[in-house]
Amino acid sequence: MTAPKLADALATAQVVFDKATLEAAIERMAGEIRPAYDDGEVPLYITVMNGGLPFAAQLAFALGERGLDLEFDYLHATRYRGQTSGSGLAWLHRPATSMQGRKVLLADDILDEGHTLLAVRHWCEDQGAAEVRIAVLAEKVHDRCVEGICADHVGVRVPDAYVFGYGMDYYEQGRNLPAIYALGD
Ligand SMILES: O=P(O)(O)OC[C@H]1O[C@H](OP(=O)(O)OP(=O)(O)O)[C@H](O)[C@@H]1O
Ligand SMILES: Nc1nc2[nH]cnc2c(=O)[nH]1
Repeated sequence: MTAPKLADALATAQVVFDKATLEAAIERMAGEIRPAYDDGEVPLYITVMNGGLPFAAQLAFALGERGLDLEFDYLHATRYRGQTSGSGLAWLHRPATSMQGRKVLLADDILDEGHTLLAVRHWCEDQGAAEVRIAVLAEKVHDRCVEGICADHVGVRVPDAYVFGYGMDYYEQGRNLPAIYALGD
């Protein structure tokens, strides 16, 4: 099946957050996160691929500017698989670095219904992480979020629509758009 065209989606989509607003939100988040690691321990910084990549990179630089070193690794768990609604979670890659006794900082693009980050957090805890902190660029505002998950650090709150850009895909397109868009009707 051919994917719907990004250009068609952009023709009716709304910009919900522009680049400058998102960059400012990430700087603010770094300022909030930095004090959590004042003890000198280097956190294990886990990017949740694919969508988390641009946000995680920018947040990492903002934390580096504030004097925080990070050890990088990544995981890929996907529930949407290039579609606009989620199904069962598939693990495509698990981090190679041991989490035993480590402070883990997860960076992802969006917390929507929460299934992905709930499963990821449980997995990190099962691996022996001493602490798991979650940073997301966007949190979607609705009442369908699963119990027992919330982000410790949130950049922006997005409306209850399918959003794309800034890491988030529209049928695997548009991840490198430097703004967050909401799909039109
Ligand atoms: O809160 P949830 O409803 O579980 O959705 C959030 C997850 O969905 C997206 O990943 P996706 O499955 O699209 O994988 P991708 O990052 O590879 O696009 C996003 O990156 C989050 O990880
Ligand atoms: N691209 C994208 N991925 C998601 N994963 C969960 N919700 C969303 C969303 O609104 N957009």
